Amino acid sequence: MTERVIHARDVRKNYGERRVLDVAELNVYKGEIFALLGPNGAGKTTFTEILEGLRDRDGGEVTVLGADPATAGAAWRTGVGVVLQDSQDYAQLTVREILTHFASLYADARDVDDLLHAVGLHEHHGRRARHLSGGQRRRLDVALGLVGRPELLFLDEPTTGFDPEVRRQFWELIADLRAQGTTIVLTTHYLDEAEHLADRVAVLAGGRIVDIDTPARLGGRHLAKAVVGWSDEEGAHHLETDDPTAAVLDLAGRYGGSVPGLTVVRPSLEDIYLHMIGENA
Ligand SMILES: Nc1ncnc2c1ncn2[C@@H]1O[C@H](COP(=O)(O)OP(=O)(O)OP(=O)(O)O)[C@@H](O)[C@H]1O
Repeated sequence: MTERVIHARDVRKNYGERRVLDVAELNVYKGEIFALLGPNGAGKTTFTEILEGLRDRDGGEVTVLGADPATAGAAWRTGVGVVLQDSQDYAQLTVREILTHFASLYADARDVDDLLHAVGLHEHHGRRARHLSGGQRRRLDVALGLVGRPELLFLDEPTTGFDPEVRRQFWELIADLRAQGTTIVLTTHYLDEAEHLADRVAVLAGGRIVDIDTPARLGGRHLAKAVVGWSDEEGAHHLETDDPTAAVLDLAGRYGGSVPGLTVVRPSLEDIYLHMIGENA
């Protein structure tokens, strides 16, 4: 059976009278990329910070890498890499100096040059952090999350502010880490990022988990009807159907071959997600 890296049950958090988190159950297994989705204020940061041992909870059970993050010690912490939304301030140091410093804190740190290449900062290794662009700085944050070879890596909105090319490179980096056996928990507002990277996603709304599934099946997406579209001299036509193949064959017969302007569309992850959080608003 696959090893469970994270187990959370009945996890609750209140601020004053207000309950902002109430997670019935969530498990993350070794080697998977798990994405946490949800609108602003849904509780993603609160939940991940509880899992990271950075925030207290008001109730429930949490086990991460075999220990309770609320009481786990320094040895446990070396197994967990954390990349927060706001990076730390080390502006005066160069990229290499920062990585070398953090590498010295771990017994089995990643090689600094390997790391510079992995995050695409090797050409900027001598640059001071304050002179990096937003995307470069984010990559430095990710490198810092990886330096101690964590078994489990938390990434909070890692690609915010990345240009499309850098984002693609970053996705490759994350896929490589997974291939090396790292378990990754990713918070993101980009549905395409979740679809591209995640083995499973959880949708959080109002502090509760609405659904957990693969991107292809989330919210019954695989069962949703397809829309077949085409256009002829009378205009555009759309047909909702459970069996788009039959519909297309029928149309091909009707038009005597190719169907003009044919499209077959199933709901995107974004369509499904917006529908789910709309229902749970
Ligand atoms: N320290 C705090 N004191 C009081 N309320 C808080 C505190 N931290 C978070 N909250 C509230 O808890 C709720 C969940 O916040 P959280 O930051 O976990 O959401 P999120 O899903 O990470 O949002 P975002 O996508 O905007 O980062 C919000 O309503 C927020 O206002």
